[in-house]
Amino acid sequence: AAHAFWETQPVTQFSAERSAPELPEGAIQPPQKVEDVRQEPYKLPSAYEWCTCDVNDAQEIVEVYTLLTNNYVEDDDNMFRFDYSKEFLRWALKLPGYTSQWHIGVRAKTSKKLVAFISGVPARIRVQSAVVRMAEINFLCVHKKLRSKRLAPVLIREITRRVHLRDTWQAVYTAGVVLPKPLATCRYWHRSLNPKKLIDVGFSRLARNMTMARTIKLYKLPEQPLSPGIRPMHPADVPAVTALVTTYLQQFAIAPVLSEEEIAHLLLPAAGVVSSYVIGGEGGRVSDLCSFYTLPSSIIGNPEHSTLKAAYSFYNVATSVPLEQLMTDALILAKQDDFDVFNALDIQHNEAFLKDLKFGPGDGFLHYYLYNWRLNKELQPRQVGLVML
Ligand SMILES: COc1cccc(CC(=N)NC(=O)c2cccnc2OC2CCNCC2)c1
Repeated sequence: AAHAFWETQPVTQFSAERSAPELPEGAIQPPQKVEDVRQEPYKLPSAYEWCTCDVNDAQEIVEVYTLLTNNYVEDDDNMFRFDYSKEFLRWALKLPGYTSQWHIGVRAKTSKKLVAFISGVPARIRVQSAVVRMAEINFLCVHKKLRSKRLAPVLIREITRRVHLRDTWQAVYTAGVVLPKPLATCRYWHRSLNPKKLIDVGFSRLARNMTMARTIKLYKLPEQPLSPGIRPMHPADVPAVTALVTTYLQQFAIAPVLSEEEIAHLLLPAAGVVSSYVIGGEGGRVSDLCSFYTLPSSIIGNPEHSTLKAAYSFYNVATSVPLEQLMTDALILAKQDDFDVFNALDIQHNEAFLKDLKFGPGDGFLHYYLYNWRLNKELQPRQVGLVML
């Protein structure tokens, strides 16, 4: 039944031969006229109703937080579940140009309980040489008690309809599952910062030939960053950081096109949400940037520890120091901020430092997908410049 849904969507099908040159790259379906887009919401099972979640409303953001923290993505062994904070969700959903029409909830008609959610935010994404206005789709979540009611396809059709109503015909999304048809398949890697806790909670295992003392020593980091002058990014850095990131992202086959406003929103430090550090160059220029976002995970059923504090590599540009040194500073700064682990995908230039900085491979993959855009060749992870939250 799952394939039946994706076989009806404008995505590259598994059956399609990528090598077939006759299919042109680009939009799979031409855009419709906005006035021809279906006006009425898709039909839900009779006990449920659509709602729009107002992320500025203190109560509604709590409802979205509660749904996700109890029902969103878990690791393959169901030991950890993402625990996006309320502040993080507000930040991720209120990107410049956002609309609450793309923050879609499903409520039980009687109890009014939020039982499902899906979101989109506007983004300009360059795919090779084409800059395409897209929706970044994220946080698709159906309450555990309502799984296999085929709600997810209805949520996907509904957000597609609402994205079409705003004259937007492409989307980008990631998933840990294989769907038709990955644009890129990335591996995730973890760098221990607090190895004792990671082993206590079962995230990591003590190597057979290592003691705990030896393991703690192995992952020990300097107290202070190595790069002279590295400091938190602040508002006056936004123009220079925008220039640095824009130049850096040119080299990737898929990357966001970010305005100063978007750079400010995405990268200016926000406690418990995003951390960014810069090294200043001459005349107010910025020569280097490292950044990571805060995404804790609930530790399912562990009495001693309830939360794994994880940092996720975001955008990192090294032009005046070696990338390994910059990322070592990111690890040092994350450790100073009491993170337990630093996570990264093998995208951007990350392969160059993962092994040397003692990252270990994770047990799963993160697949990138485009909606209504065909590329004849799957991308290598190093060709991906876009980081999804
Ligand atoms: C450690 O707690 C976890 C809780 C839930 C799932 C996973 C494994 C996993 N699926 N990890 C990732 O997807 C991942 C690993 C490294 C970097 N970014 C990632 O995903 C990001 C980007 C996609 N949206 C989720 C966060 C781990």
